[in-house]
Amino acid sequence: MARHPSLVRPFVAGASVPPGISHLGSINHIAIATKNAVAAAAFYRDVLGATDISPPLGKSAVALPDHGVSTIFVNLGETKIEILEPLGAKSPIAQFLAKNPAGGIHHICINVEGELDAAIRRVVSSGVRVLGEPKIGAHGKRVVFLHPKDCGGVLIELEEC
Ligand SMILES: CC[C@@H](C(=O)O)C(=O)SCCNC(=O)CCNC(=O)[C@H](O)C(C)(C)COP(=O)(O)OP(=O)(O)OC[C@H]1O[C@@H](n2cnc3c(N)ncnc32)[C@H](O)[C@@H]1OP(=O)(O)O
Ligand SMILES: [Co+2]
Repeated sequence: MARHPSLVRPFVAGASVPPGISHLGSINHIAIATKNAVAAAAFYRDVLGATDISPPLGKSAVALPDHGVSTIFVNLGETKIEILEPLGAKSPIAQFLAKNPAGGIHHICINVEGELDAAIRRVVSSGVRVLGEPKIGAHGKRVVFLHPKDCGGVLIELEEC
């Protein structure tokens, strides 16, 4: 399948490139992978001054077995930081943490305003690999992941608004 030109040669400012996903919305969350979600959330509250943490510190991270992770959200107005801790033997973040034992930024999630399936068809037609079928994500909405090797080294999650 033909790859989008921006995937096979460097982006040149001003050059004519086909448009991206036209109905892409705002950033939904930036996800951080860590071995200890509660400790990471405490850092955002105690050191950086975050006030809206869900679930609040003192409660456990929310287990999402379908995704192989547990989550705590640091809510920052319209956007969120999603703190991810591995859950289960086959967690998709296990390998990332093996390579980055101190943790790090794992993915960005962008809202799709409109049909997720249309967005999927569009990125697939550009040669981007979609990682599995859409699933219900942490906010009860459909989400899907795009391969980081096809997205400039960034793991991208799309969330249907
Ligand atoms: C909480 C629910 C939901 C939500 O609603 O918000 C979530 O966010 S769930 C979050 C966790 N789920 C996922 O990440 C699902 C999608 N991920 C995957 O399918 C895999 O993790 C992966 C992206 C295909 C990576 O596979 P993996 O087996 O873990 O690692 P590899 O070593 O095979 O990776 C291949 C290649 O890609 C590079 N890589 C891996 N992860 C990332 C990343 N997060 N960001 C950038 N690059 C990444 C990795 O370094 C390898 O590159 P090379 O070493 O050059 O081969
Ligand atoms: Co996410």
